Amino acid sequence: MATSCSNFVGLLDGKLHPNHIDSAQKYCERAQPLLTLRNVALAFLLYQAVAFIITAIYRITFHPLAKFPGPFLAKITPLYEYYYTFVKDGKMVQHCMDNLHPQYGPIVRTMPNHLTINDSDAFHEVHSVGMKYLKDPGFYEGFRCPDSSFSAVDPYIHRKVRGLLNPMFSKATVLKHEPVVLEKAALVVKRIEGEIEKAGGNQTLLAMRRLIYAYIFEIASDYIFAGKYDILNQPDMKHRLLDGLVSAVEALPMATHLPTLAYVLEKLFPYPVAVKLGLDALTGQAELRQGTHGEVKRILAERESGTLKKKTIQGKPSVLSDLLDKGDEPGRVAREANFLIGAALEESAWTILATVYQLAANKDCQQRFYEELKQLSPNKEEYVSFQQAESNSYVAAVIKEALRVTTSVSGFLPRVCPPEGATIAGKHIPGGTVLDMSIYMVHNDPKIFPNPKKFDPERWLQPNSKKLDRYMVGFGAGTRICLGMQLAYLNLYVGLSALFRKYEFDLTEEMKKEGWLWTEKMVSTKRGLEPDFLVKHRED
Ligand code: HEM
Repeated sequence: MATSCSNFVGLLDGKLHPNHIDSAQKYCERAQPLLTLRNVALAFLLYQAVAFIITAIYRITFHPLAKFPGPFLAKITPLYEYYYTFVKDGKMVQHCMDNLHPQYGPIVRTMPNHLTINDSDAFHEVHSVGMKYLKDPGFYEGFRCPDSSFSAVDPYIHRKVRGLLNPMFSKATVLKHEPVVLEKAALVVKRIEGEIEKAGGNQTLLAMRRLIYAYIFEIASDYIFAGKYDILNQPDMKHRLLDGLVSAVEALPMATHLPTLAYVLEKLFPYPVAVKLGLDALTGQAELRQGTHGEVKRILAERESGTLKKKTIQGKPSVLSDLLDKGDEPGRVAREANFLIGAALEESAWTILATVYQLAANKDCQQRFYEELKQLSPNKEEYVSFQQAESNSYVAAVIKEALRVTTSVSGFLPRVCPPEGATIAGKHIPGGTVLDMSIYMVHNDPKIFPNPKKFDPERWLQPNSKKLDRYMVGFGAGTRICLGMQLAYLNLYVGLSALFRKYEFDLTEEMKKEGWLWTEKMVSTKRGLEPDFLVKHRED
């Protein structure tokens, strides 16, 4: 720059008044280089602002979704949804139900390329059997595992993986596991007895969260990798893999909404740093991965050394060893295990805890539930079997109502409209649009479930109740319906029957005041008070 300035002065030399030369020299001294960091940043911001304005104008004028109603900000930027997801801690679905759909109707533009659809029949159109509406890559690829049953977007990969897994989760296979589930339920009861004894009377205040997570974790880990953790027999019921799973849930919105940022954070804060800084959501994911990879390594090593006990205690192969037997690649098997154990744990544990709350808050239902269980198992010391419980219409109605009211997977499950477009809820939707629909919305549709917030098992026992079954979509629907549904039913029927046959549950005064606070992280997650309940023995 100094050279160019002296050239500039030199060029003018002799043609200008000395004063001009002087001021030109001063100008050159003051002049800043053009390519400073500040200028580059300004230019970048300017570029971003102009690009944003042009994109925003396009989104509200010529974009294929321009004519769909919705809040102005939501039409021009995804920040609108991010606000409810991140700043408001998982309140987008609730916001749509309470405010957007009443104001704009059943189809609302909630992001530039997303429509939220609140129409219970349309749910089945979109979540149907076949390959028409595929999982949205923008959301599911955030899990960074394109070859797992849960997050595979490519329908051919998904079909192949489900083909391998389906037989391992059929009702007949799952039922072989019932003795394990009954054994774990008995351990839960033993711990409750211990707590009541410690309290020195007939009742106690029971912290249930860890107990129920440990119950499900033991069942699922036994089923998936024949893991023997024995957490229910340990004083603190802690295990790294279990704790990792629980914390990893908090990272779901970041992974699904801002996958690049999630990736960058993971790289910026590798495991040891994340542990030091107490970043539970990041350490949780790492611990989950380490844990499942460790299980696959163990199974492979046992296979090589010929020490693999191919069967778990009940003569049932574990899912992972079965997959390896079928020639599945070990790396993929480990990734699959992450999803299987994650999906099995969070949803089942949530459903049991939230159902205990509902039954404790609705004492009439709890009493009838207990009486039915007593009929099935007159001897208090014996456990109600899955088949007994399932064939009792009131017990089955409690489980259905529990799955409806507590809705474990409450967030949006985005699907992509096929390229040719489709007619949904009476409107033509352009191809490529992302369709956000939520099970929570179907379960709380007052046209189908009048007074939807009420926990009312009787609604499933009316002469015309059969038609309601179509709208109990707690496990999703269509081709991507939950793989572990039968295992979940087994856990729920056996677990809840064991608890309510033997004990009466009540809410604490604090819980009565606060109610059941929760939020949505794709899956429902507890907020507010811990799920602690007053528990006392049933007389007989
Ligand atoms: C009460 C318990 C459970 C509930 C409410 C539940 C609910 C759901 C829902 C709604 C979906 C669809 C998600 C989507 O469309 O993105 C799903 C998928 C899935 N669930 Fe479950 N689930 C439960 C238990 C389990 C268990 C015990 C397993 C066992 C391993 C499991 C494994 C899976 C898998 C692998 C998928 C992906 C299926 C696919 O896309 O093909 N779930 N679950």
